[in-house]
Amino acid sequence: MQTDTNMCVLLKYITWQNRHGFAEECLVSIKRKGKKNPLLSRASVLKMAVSTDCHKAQQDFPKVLILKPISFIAHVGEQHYASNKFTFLKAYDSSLPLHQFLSTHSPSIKAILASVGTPITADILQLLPEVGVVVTTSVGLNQVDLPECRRRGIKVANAGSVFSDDVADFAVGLLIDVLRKVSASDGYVRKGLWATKGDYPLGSKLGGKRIGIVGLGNIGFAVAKRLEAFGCGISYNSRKRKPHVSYPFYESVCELAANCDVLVICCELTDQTRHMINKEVLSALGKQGVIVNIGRGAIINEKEMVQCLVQGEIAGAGLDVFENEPDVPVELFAMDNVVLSPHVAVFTPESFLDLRDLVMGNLEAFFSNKPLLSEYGD
Ligand SMILES: O=CC(=O)O
Repeated sequence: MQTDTNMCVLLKYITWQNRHGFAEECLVSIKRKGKKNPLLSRASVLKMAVSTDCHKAQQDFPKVLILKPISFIAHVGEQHYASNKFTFLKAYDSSLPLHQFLSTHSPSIKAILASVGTPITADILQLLPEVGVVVTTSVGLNQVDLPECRRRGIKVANAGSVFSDDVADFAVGLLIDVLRKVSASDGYVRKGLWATKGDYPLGSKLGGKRIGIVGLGNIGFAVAKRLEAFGCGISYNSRKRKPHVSYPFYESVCELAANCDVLVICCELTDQTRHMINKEVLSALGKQGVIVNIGRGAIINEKEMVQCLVQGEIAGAGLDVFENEPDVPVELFAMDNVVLSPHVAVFTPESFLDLRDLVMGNLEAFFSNKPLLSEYGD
């Protein structure tokens, strides 16, 4: 009885679909699913048919290429990434070799959505002549060949300021942890050492510390505001002096280090900033100095930093990013004056929701010929 009703609904739907030219796919899909469960409800038959219909219509949308899985999409739920202007095309779901996959789909690929671990190289862009925009889920753009995008007239949009507050909170958290030995003393208590060895060595006060911000963009500024509220003195180094900022500016990062107790690395990774924090800068920071990095690992010469930590030439480090992630220099594991985290400073479920709105907003804007919401400009 139920099956008869289903068939009746199905036939009506298929007759209607015939006029729209999608009948064949509906029939195949519904037959397949109906066989598995002959007692399908009317609602689910209709839902199936409609989704088949939508699927066909979506096949005609321009494509946004995703090369590698993007974790935050899974976090928020794929259902929140639907648009009537474009559809996503996942290279990693295909069994074709990447090169072949891209050549097959290149005429319909108009945009790329990339995350922090997805290099968008000149070789990839060369295979995709129709691409007009690269939207990234990261603030940093070191994974994107920006000169090549510029040369090809491809627009680039990043995560703008959606992460600034969260990453600034995390930077302050790392600094407090290093100075006050939060993680280290937690380990001490958990291992039962409090009872056997007595009190744990005291940490150092945050208030009054001289903080050097390297890179005073959105994130650097959010870190500075927070640390000012803790009673710290702020100065900074940036590509250029910021005209409306009253914090002391140092043109040389070495000079900044020599005049600070703490360096917080908030700048982008570029050819100019790669290994900018080297032995010379760390020595200028000095034996009581602490470094916090929430930018990119390669801004610091990691080998030289590890050496300085081993030899006691700086006092400690709070590190969310590393040169060869997810590899972390093993020497750091044994140091209780170093706090480590796995490149998570920007992520909270709340920031993922803001990021979804921004990503979808940027793509919708591109496909509507409107200005991007967070276009990257040099
Ligand atoms: O590191 C994360 C980002 O750049 O967004």
